[in-house]
Amino acid sequence: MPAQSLVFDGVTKRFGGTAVVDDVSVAIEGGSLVALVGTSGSGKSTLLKTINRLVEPDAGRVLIDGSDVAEGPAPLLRRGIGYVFQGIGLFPHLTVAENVAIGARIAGRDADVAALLDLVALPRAMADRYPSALSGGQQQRVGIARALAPKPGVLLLDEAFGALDPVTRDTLGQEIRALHERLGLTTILVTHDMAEALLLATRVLVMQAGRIVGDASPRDLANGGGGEAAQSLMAVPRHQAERLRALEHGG
Ligand SMILES: Nc1ncnc2c1ncn2[C@@H]1O[C@H](COP(=O)(O)OP(=O)(O)OP(=O)(O)O)[C@@H](O)[C@H]1O
Repeated sequence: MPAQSLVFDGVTKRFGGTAVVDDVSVAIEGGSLVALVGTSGSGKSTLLKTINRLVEPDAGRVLIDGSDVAEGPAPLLRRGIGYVFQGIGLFPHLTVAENVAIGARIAGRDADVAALLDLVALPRAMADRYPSALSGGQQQRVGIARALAPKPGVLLLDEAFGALDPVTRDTLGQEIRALHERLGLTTILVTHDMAEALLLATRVLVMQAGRIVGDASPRDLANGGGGEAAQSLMAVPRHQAERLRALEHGG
């Protein structure tokens, strides 16, 4: 099955009179790995949640493969959309295997837990452990396995690696990219971290005050493109790279 396209068509969401997402229109090709970046409060999570209807827009539509997500029951929609967020919310009284299979079980189906653990590089022997006996990175892998269990076409990651140490974060990021490619997903990744966006995504959208103010490839961004807001976010990774280079040269 070809990867699913995603369209935001004039999407607006207001909270208390403020447009937190303000008339966003953008088309995302199936198979893209899009990073949504921007300063805190710019509306990234709110926009992301209009895809799986955790947020219902006040105006506009979201289309997956041309179908309006507002049509039909939200639980059915969510079965086709993997969702991973920071502090993944595993059920503490369920084992790893039960956590991974919960979505499928609610839908009246079985999940191939062993295959899913393999997919996210967790030893099968962990299936019977409880979340409290796992590291943060391992818990996040369980969350990813759970999100992938219903074989979604779209994967949403909301600061999914936020609470992890940089090495685990980097490893999981690379693994998500590999899974994205292998499973033919359309993936949207919300992140504060411009370096992460540049290294993982095929396209970077920059949000500011509810609007998309930058839309560029990582290569364009690295070469100074994407507009002013994007370049101000580029300052951090650029500065870090310069300082590392200076260290290498004994500075
Ligand atoms: N349910 C809500 N009720 C009222 N205001 C909300 C609600 N959800 C979000 N907001 C406000 O909307 C704005 C955008 O929030 P959002 O979480 O989308 O931003 P963000 O870019 O993802 O931020 P961060 O990077 O800090 O997570 C913020 O000012 C937030 O306080």
